[in-house]
Amino acid sequence: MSDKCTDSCSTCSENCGDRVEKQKIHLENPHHHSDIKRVIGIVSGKGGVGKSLVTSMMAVAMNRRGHQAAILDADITGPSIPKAFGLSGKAIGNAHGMLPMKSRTGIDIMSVNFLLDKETDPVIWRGPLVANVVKQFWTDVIWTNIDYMFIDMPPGTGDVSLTVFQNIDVDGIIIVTSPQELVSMIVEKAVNMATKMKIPIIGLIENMSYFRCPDNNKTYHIFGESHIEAVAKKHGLKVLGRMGIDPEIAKACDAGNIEDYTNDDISSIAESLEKSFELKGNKNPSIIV
Ligand SMILES: Nc1ncnc2c1ncn2[C@@H]1O[C@H](COP(=O)(O)OP(=O)(O)OP(=O)(O)O)[C@@H](O)[C@H]1O
Repeated sequence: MSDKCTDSCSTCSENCGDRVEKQKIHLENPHHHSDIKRVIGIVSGKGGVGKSLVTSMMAVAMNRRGHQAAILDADITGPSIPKAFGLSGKAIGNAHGMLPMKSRTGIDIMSVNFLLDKETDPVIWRGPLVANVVKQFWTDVIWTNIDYMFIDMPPGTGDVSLTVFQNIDVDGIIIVTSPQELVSMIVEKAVNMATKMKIPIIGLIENMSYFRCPDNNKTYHIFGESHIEAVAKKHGLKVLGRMGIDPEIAKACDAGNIEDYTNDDISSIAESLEKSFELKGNKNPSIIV
């Protein structure tokens, strides 16, 4: 809870994890045949901290828990989600709109890779065009009966992030960090952005937090000791969980088998996320972190 809590979310401008009422801005409607209950943006301060991996694993974990999960891949210039799920080829549509691809276990996924002639084609587009494609993934794609949609945001706070937060009804964001980052500054930037965009922060996930050596079962903090708890406390945020470095993850992603991978870290993060939402009908669930 924020130090400045007034116990009245409707008049408070803070975006702490205890916000129970969303602050509304102008939003685009999703496709009229879509039904999306919760939308979660996965953000990071910089590239390479494992944001796409966390997005994929969260979707897999929520799907395993019996929720229909979806991924909107807004990381247009560096889309790695299709590869992790072993998906390629072109997205198809029907008379009403475009359809997401189904993964092996039934996760709905839309990515720019499904629109390119070859998945190795580079996306050399200016910011506004990229942002528009992301907007169309929301307005023109038919997302059916989605319980949890995860948006893999591009790193940082550029055009695309702005478009997502201005146009899509995001229920909250999860910030992915790694120990070697300037965590305090990165989290502060993300908190400031979320405050400006009036979007609640569900919590923080620290990726690459530790490495457990399979030879001696000892834990090593390869990127240094974690400061995530102190940073979270400073901003009144919740730490949803930590994920260790596991070479099996990279192997599973490279082989397109992310759906076969699981570990205790991600299961407990998924449980935490599930508890963070109190379902109040289809839209506007309260976040009760
Ligand atoms: N906990 C982990 N253990 C092992 N490998 C990991 C872990 N987290 C991420 N990786 C690997 O690190 C690489 C970068 O991860 P990922 O693509 O998810 O980062 P990202 O933050 O989304 O990057 P970008 O924002 O540039 O797209 C990938 O090869 C991924 O498999």
